[in-house]
Amino acid sequence: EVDLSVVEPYAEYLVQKQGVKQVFLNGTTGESVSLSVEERKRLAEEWCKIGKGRLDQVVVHVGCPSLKDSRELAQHAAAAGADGIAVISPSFFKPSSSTALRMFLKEIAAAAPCLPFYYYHIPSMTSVHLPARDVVRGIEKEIPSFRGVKFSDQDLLDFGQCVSSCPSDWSLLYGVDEQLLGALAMGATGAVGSTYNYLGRKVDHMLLAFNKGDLVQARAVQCQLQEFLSFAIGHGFGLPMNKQLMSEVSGLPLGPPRLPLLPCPEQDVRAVVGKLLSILGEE
Ligand SMILES: CC(=O)N[C@H](C=O)[C@@H](O)[C@H](O)[C@H](O)CO
Ligand SMILES: CC(=O)C(=O)O
Repeated sequence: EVDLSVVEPYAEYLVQKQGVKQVFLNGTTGESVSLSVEERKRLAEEWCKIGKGRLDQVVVHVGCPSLKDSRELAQHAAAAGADGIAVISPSFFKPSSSTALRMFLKEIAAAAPCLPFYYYHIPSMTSVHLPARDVVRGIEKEIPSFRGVKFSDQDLLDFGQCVSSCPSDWSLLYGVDEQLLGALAMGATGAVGSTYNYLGRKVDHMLLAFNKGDLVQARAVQCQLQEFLSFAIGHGFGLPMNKQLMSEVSGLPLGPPRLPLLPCPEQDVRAVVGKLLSILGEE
């Protein structure tokens, strides 16, 4: 069951311990597609309420297989005071073309026309492999509130073409934590990722170094992250393990994932926690 009582201490932890003041809610890590519409609304309300004066931005993912549910969540996010909304492609009945996907996105954006709207591209989860560049090129003419892409894919050719064709006020948020530095070089304006729940501080050092033009330092941090993630992937890293690491580092009980996901075996989690702590100790 969703436990709303941990939202406030978790938000405090993100701000105080990780330097994270922008939250992407009800996405992959938040198990959105396993939650009911009602649960997603309660979470959005709680985070928007808790975020006031504490967080800079709460962006709520509102994508659902049902267009009607998505529109309802978009409207609700606007009323709850969210700073933006994002949508992934539906994945059981898949859009047959980028035009079909744009039509779907447009209907949702129209339910909350005042909120900045982001397309959340994550083909490894949706199995919708339409190039993001085809989805977003010129989309601002159809969706006036369109403001960017959360790009969770390794294809830097596709990412680069989103960057080079987009209006200057878009956010290009990269979402493959193990290769963020490559995307920064290609023009990413920010990052959203599951590991920033416990590596936020660390990655801030990389962003700082990159912004100063210190590529040697930035690469050193990215390589540490790669070492950690490649170890974790070897031990079954995925949403359940990520959640276990989030609980471990924050000290807050975030609970198990919802079925059909299962928690990772304790011995794998212990090994990965050990690796994580050793990397965090190498400041
Ligand atoms: C598939 C997936 O969950 N992607 C996340 C963001 O979207 C990433 O943050 C990854 O979890 C991370 O890069 C580790 O592979
Ligand atoms: C990590 C991420 O991008 C998500 O939870 O959606």
